Amino acid sequence: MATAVPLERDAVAGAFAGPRHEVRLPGVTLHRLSPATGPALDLLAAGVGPALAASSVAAALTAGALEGAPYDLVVSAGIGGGFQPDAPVGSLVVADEITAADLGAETPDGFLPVTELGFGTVTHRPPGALVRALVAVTGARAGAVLTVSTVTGTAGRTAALRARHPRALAEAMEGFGVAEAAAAHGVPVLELRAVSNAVGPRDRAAWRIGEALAALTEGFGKLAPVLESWNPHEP
Ligand SMILES: O=C(O)c1cccc(C(=O)CC[C@H]2O[C@@H](n3cnc4c(=O)[nH]cnc43)[C@H](O)[C@@H]2O)c1
Repeated sequence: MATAVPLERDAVAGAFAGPRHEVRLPGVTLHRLSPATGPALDLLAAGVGPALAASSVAAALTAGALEGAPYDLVVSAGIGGGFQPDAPVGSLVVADEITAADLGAETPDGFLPVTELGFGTVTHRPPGALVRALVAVTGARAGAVLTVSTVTGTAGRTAALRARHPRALAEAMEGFGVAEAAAAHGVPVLELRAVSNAVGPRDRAAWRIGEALAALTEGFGKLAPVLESWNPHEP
C-alpha cells in the first residue's frame, strides 16, 4: 500500500491488527504488517506527487523482485479531492481508471494528452473484479480518479477537468505515478481515496482530513478479506 505521507500510512495500518516492523531499503522504508490471518502487507509513505511516489514504489517493487518475493498487487491510497456532488467529503472512491490529467501539452486549441503527441500512456485500469468487490464491501463509489501535479483551486480549472473527464469522481497527486511503477513490473494496481475536500476554489478551512483518514481506516478494515480471496489471475 503506498500512501503519500506517514499520517495516511498510519490510518491504513490502523485497520490491521498484528505486529509491524520497519524494513529499510535503499531509498525507502517499508512498514511490514504480519496480520494474524492473510498475507503480509507492506505499507509505504511514498511521498507527495507522482514523481516521488513512482520512484519510491519502483524501489520497493525492485527490492521485492530481487529478493524472490514479488508483490501481487500495489494499492495507492490516501486522501483526495472529490468532484461534487458525486463524491462528498468523507466518502470513499475506488478508481476504475487512474488517469494523469495534466500530462501533455497545452495548445491554442486546448489540452493534448501525451498519447496524442505520440508517446506514453495516460490511463491505467485496475482489475475490474477487484474494483467491483471493493465497491461491494466498502460502499465506495467507482469512477475515474485523476492524478494532478497541482491541486485544483479554481472553479475554471474544475470545470475544465470535468469537461475533459466526465467520469472523474476524485483527484489526487500520486495514483498515476504509483500505477506507472506497478505497470513496469507487471503488477496490478488499485487506487482508493477518502475524500477530504471538494475539488474547486481553494478553501483550506473546509478540508476534513481527520474525517477522511477515519474513512480510510474503516475502508481498509473491510478490504482485507477481499484481498485474501482475490485471485491475481482474474481480470
Ligand atoms: O492548500 C493547502 O493549504 C494544503 C494544506 C494541506 C495539504 C494540502 C495538499 O495539497 C495535500 C496534497 C495531498 O493530499 C492529496 N489531496 C487531497 N486533496 C486533494 C485535492 O483536492 N487535489 C489533489 N490532491 C489532493 C494529494 O494526493 C496529496 O498527497 C494543501
